[in-house]
Amino acid sequence: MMDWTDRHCRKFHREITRHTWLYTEMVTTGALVYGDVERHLRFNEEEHPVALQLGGSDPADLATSAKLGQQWGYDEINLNCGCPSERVQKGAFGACLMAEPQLVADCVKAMRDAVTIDVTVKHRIGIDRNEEYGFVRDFVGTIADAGCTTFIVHARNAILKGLSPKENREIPPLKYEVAYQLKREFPDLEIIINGGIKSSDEIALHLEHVDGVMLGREAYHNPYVMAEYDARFYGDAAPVKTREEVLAAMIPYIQAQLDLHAARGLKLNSITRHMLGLMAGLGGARSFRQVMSDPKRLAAADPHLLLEAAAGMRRAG
Ligand SMILES: Cc1cc2nc3c(=O)[nH]c(=O)nc-3n(C[C@H](O)[C@H](O)[C@H](O)COP(=O)(O)O)c2cc1C
Repeated sequence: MMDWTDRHCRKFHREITRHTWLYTEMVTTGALVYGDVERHLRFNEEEHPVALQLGGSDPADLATSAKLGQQWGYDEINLNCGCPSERVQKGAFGACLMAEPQLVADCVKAMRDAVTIDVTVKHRIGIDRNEEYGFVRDFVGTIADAGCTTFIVHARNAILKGLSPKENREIPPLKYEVAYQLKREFPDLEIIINGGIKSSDEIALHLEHVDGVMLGREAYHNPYVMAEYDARFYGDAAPVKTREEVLAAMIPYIQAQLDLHAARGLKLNSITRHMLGLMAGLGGARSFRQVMSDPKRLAAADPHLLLEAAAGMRRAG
């Protein structure tokens, strides 16, 4: 998720769950072909399994970018066909690509020819007012013919004109049944469902119909929901870290990042901002957030702020 799931956020999430796949923010092919590759692709070894999401619509640029992704060690390349923002539409990629399944198939083929890791596609169930199931079925079918076997289905339409990206995540109705129908129609494909899913019980219900579930906002705002995934969905009963252990594990990481990158402008807040939801739902969560986002404490750039925030929370809670 743009501006959210950067490498610091992913490192933090990995302290909560060992097995859940993590996805980068969308990185455009322009940023990789003409920009600072290291800035966009650098990640922490511990983040695996981690997928690089690309935005673009030129098969050659996507092939170059996918190859870079593989060279940098990503485990999967995902193509964004779901983002409705005006900026992305101007670049003629994101959700508007759903109107051009053959082009997406060409893009997927070019990427698959360039890498040995999986190439997957994230998309909506339709664009604008087109509610016909046949539209998404043909989209998936055409791209599957180009060799893509995994589809992440954000189960609502994207409205390309008139709705902001935020509204496009809230207003078009969710239709999980469409993703289920895709799975029934293409049983050999891996269908991952996304959109509005929060609890582990909801995830378990979806898994009766599809192969996987992707969470966006809930994982960000309430990351400790992921703590039970390893045991419940990946069969790994190893003990999970408590919230305080997660904080303690982040301290040396934050210190090392500050030592390495403070001169280039990395601020404590660039990392801690992703952690504000760790205590969501607990008494004292507000006090935790307050200490964690206190400008004076942040300016001191001391990662022990994390423990101070947790201790303050115990007092408040
Ligand atoms: C701040 C923000 C940024 C997002 N950026 C991306 C992105 O870069 N690529 C993408 O495929 N989806 C992006 N999304 C959409 C989410 O991945 C997800 O599809 C959507 O929020 C619905 O799932 P949810 O209800 O679990 O959040 C973004 C969502 C948010 C809130």
